[in-house]
Amino acid sequence: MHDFIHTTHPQRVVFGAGSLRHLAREIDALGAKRALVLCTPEQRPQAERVAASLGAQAAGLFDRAVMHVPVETAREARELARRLGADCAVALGGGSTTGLGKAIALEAGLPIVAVPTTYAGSEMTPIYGLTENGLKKTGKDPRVLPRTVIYDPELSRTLPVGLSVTSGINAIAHAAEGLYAQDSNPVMDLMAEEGIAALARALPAIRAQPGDLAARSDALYGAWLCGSVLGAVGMALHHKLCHTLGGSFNLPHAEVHTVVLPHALAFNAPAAPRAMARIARALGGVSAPAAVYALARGNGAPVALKDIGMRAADLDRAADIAVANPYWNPRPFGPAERGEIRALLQRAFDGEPPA
Ligand SMILES: NC(=O)C1=CN([C@@H]2O[C@H](COP(=O)(O)OP(=O)(O)OC[C@H]3O[C@@H](n4cnc5c(N)ncnc54)[C@H](O)[C@@H]3O)[C@@H](O)[C@H]2O)C=CC1
Ligand SMILES: O=C(O)/C=C\C(=O)CC(=O)O
Repeated sequence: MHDFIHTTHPQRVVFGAGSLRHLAREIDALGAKRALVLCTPEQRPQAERVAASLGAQAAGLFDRAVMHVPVETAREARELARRLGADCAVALGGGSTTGLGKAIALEAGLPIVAVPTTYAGSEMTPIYGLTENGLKKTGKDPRVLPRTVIYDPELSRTLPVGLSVTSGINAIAHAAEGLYAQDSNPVMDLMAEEGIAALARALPAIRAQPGDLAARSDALYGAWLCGSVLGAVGMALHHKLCHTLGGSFNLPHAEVHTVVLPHALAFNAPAAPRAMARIARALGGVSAPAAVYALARGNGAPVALKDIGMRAADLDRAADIAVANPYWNPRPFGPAERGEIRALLQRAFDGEPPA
């Protein structure tokens, strides 16, 4: 019997190869006149082309987006937007750049047009993250939700294969946890399963041919679906572990999601059999944890925390942090389960198949 509450976010999504050409029209549609274009240092050339294409609609460019949005960077970008008289921000890039746009929106109220170039999904969520004095805080606020999202698969063709695979599995993680979320609902479940299936098809095709536009389009479509799930329902053990490892030990975001997901699913499998069956079906496998592990391994992604910068000496502290303030999870984890969480982290550290 169905029994749920679903809130739809007010957002406009423009999807299609070449859809970046609609950027000026979309800025106009927001009633904005001057956009500050945001990017990482690495994506500056791409962002310069975008700013040039906007002509007088571009107020300027800020190219210092970095992972986890340091408050100082957010402050500088906000100040530049004010000085330049910008009345909207265009975030061209992955979750780091979208996150910077969100930090500007949170304080200055500038509407964001997000142009995602990875599969992280931040553009579809009202979730923001900010780092101050080495401590990352996350929160939810409807003001940070990008007003318009332009998904142009042409732009993701330059995303290196390694990051394409791990970022795609970051997206799969949102959908997988969405399927066993406490506040899940039938529509989000459909989107989650479809999103996982699209990414499972696309990632091997991208690995074989990084410039394959149809595969890039499929992956971005999957990212949109999985990001929508992340924005609508609560996340659980897997995201808690990744926030701990990324936030406190500075491990790279997409890689950490890729390594941890099979193990978090194995921990939750006994408590969420229906979700596991849907994840496995979407991945074309029999067991959800094993199918995620095979997807990562088979496409050259890391499967061990020790290979992405984790130190063995920090595993105990990571387990302590993860269980101290747990998220809701279908199989509860807290101080009483500390030993099992520590064992899970050890397997992930060593790169063993999920238990
Ligand atoms: N608030 C939310 O809902 C979410 C937030 N995030 C946050 O996003 C951050 C991670 O975002 P990611 O997208 O994984 O990485 P990212 O945005 O840091 O990008 C990783 C690297 O790839 C480069 N890159 C991105 N797209 C490219 C392309 N098409 N071609 C060539 N290079 C490209 C970037 O310039 C950067 O150097 C984390 O801080 C995470 O916490 C992630 C998911 C959801
Ligand atoms: O872990 C994720 O992929 C999802 C959410 C976040 O990263 C939130 C944030 O820390 O910005």
